[in-house]
Amino acid sequence: MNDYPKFAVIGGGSWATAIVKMLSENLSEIAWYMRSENAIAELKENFRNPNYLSSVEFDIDQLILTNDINEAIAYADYIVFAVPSAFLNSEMKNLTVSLKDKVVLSAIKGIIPETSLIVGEHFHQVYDVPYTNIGVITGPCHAEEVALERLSYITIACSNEEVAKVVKDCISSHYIKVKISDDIVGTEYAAMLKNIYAIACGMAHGLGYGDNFQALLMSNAIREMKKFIKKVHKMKRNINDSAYLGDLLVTGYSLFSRNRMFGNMIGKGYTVKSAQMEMSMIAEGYYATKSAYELNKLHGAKTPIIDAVYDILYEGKDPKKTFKKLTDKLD
Ligand SMILES: NC(=O)C1=CN([C@@H]2O[C@H](COP(=O)(O)OP(=O)(O)OC[C@H]3O[C@@H](n4cnc5c(N)ncnc54)[C@H](O)[C@@H]3O)[C@@H](O)[C@H]2O)C=CC1
Ligand SMILES: O=C(CO)COP(=O)(O)O
Repeated sequence: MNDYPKFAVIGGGSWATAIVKMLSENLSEIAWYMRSENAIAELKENFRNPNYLSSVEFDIDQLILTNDINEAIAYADYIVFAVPSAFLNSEMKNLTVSLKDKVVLSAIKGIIPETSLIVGEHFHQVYDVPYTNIGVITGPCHAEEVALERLSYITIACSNEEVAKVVKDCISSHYIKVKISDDIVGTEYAAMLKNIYAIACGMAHGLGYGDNFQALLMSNAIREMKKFIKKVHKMKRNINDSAYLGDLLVTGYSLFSRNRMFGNMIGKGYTVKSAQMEMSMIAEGYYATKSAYELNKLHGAKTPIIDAVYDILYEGKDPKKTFKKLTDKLD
């Protein structure tokens, strides 16, 4: 596929690795930036990312591997950011290349903790990227299942349909189907919020609540998500689409979910610190909980689930008692 634009993927974790795999089904060359020189050396030698999704074997001739973010960004027209939101600023501190004329695609399901901006807004405000050049890669899709080539549906949200179509062509394959959406803001908020609800699901499981309660929690979560997103960005959207409800369900139910895993540990009695230390991966919902809670002070949506998770994670409240109170607020 030589006519396709040049892509760079920024990040060395599970999702970045999965996205490079998806792109490598169609493109002959992809630039891949990751922090770790060690991981790059191992990739060159063993054709696998040693730290994440190491079952995936890459054709090294397709990859331009670099730990210089400027080299990756200067090479590409389309840049996919797939680092956890909490580390985006530190990863960008060495950036000297302009992003203004690039297409910036956020595969990050989070919110920038320092500013409480969703990632698209962040790139627009801080790096002057026009909204027509910003896209979101989202939908119910765990990196681990991409590695196994299990059929997955991804949504590309972008105000520029031409850009969305290009991305669609570059990542579609026998195991990846792609939908296009114009709800660039709503899909980003949904991806951030569902992580908080998945933490709540994990907590409920860890506390001993069963499948019946989990279904009730999910049902309340999607209604809560709908109210929250309507406050921040009102437009016609179907909250049952896979980028909203689908992503909430996979994250709340899947054993691959980092957020659910994190919540489960808290429900079982781990402290926040010890649960974080136990995981080699990042639960975005931890950061999202604080930002969503603060943001909602401005918007005033009724969000009992977010409030309960906030109380447990940031106010040191007892999970058992907090969930007991929450059960009286759900229906
Ligand atoms: N893993 C998945 O299935 C999916 C993840 N995402 C999103 O992709 C983004 C990246 O998450 P994952 O790849 O899952 O992460 P991960 O949990 O697999 O890996 C952690 C990543 O954080 C980096 N990291 C850790 N400490 C750091 C530090 N101090 N400074 C800079 N980087 C540091 C690691 O190098 C690694 O790249 C998140 O926003 C996540 O919500 C979105 C869809 C699916
Ligand atoms: O967004 C995801 C699946 O769609 C990944 O969720 P976790 O970060 O909880 O694993």
